[in-house]
Amino acid sequence: MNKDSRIFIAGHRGLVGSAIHRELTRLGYTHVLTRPRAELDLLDPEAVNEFFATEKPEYVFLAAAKVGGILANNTYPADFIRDNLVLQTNIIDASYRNGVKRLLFLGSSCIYPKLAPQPMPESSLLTGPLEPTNRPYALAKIAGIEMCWSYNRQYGTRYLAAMPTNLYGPGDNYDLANSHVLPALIRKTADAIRTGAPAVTVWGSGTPRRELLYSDDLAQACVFLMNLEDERYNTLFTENQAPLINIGTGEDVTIRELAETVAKVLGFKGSLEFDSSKPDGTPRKLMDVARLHALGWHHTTGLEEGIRRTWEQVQDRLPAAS
Ligand SMILES: NC(=O)C1=CN([C@@H]2O[C@H](COP(=O)(O)OP(=O)(O)OC[C@H]3O[C@@H](n4cnc5c(N)ncnc54)[C@H](OP(=O)(O)O)[C@@H]3O)[C@@H](O)[C@H]2O)C=CC1
Ligand SMILES: C[C@H]1O[C@H](OP(=O)(O)OP(=O)(O)OC[C@H]2O[C@@H](n3cnc4c(=O)[nH]c(N)nc43)[C@H](O)[C@@H]2O)[C@@H](O)[C@@H](O)C1=O
Repeated sequence: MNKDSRIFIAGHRGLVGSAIHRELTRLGYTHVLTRPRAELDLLDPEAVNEFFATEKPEYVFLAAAKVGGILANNTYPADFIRDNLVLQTNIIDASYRNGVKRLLFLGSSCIYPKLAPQPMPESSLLTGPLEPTNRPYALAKIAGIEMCWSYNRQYGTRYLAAMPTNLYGPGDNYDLANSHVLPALIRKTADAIRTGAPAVTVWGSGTPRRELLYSDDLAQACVFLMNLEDERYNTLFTENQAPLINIGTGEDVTIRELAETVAKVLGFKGSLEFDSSKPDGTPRKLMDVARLHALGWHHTTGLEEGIRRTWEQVQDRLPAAS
């Protein structure tokens, strides 16, 4: 990308999109295109086509999606499969029709089978059954990967699908019912401190393992991939392999360890309780990040440091404890 390239961030108000926006601004990109949902509903194919035809973006970060934690996915499966299929189809197709040079489609580590080998290489895609709590969302994401691959094969595009591990950061969703585990634990722990509650309730058994990446690190990886020179970028597109790359740290922790780390950073001295009525989900989903490392990108923010930075930025903005 040149500093004056026309770059569209779909989903620029979200956790990932806002981090990509910050990173592009920090690096001095001057022509970043954004539209709030009220002005451009990405579920509307005609509106999306018109936007692309008018603005002619050259590069697209597809960071808009229907996103949520384990309970949201399990409660609203129809919304998750429908909205994601429609939204990503609209953007990928409009990108092709309007000559977008590079598109980065963001998927998720939940595309891999529930019992994939650990760490999970890109080649484990479609090698086994998916985790039921997020199967509709995962299938929409798998369809997005296949769509990038199909357009590349049929139309000669070079659209890449990046699969981030679980993410967190300051622009996250802190709603207790619909959020992912880390923002939920930060809010619950903050609430316990404010109200003097003796314990924080953690969903499930605490034994599942998760790998967590700070949103600013992910944004750096996305911009790094978008900016790869042709010679290295083209190595990601071979006839027999989906155009897929994992983004993560290569390190994971148990949910119990995660809750303990949040307690340490926030200074909570009470105990943890485990609510076995809530689902555990996938037992483990550690990314194999060898492909990304071979290209030269590594994460820089450790888990404790990332939680500390997140906490510093959100502590005054969390809703009052109920
Ligand atoms: N968060 C995580 O842990 C992970 C996320 N990912 C992937 O990263 C990507 C971004 O996720 P994340 O930033 O966390 O999600 P967020 O929910 O924080 O952001 C999603 C963005 O998409 C926008 N959006 C959704 N639907 C529409 C629509 N119909 N029209 C216009 N805009 C819309 C939202 O707009 P609005 O602000 O108006 O709601 C929001 O800005 C997704 O593809 C997700 O699958 C992958 C792995 C883990
Ligand atoms: C990114 C990824 O995110 C989702 O998958 P997930 O990793 O299973 O989601 P999660 O972050 O919500 O939970 C991780 C683990 O943590 C436990 N857990 C404890 N206490 C809380 C808690 O308070 N809230 C939540 N949400 N989880 C909790 C929870 O029970 C589970 O064992 C997918 O839907 C899919 O959309 C996807 O791609």
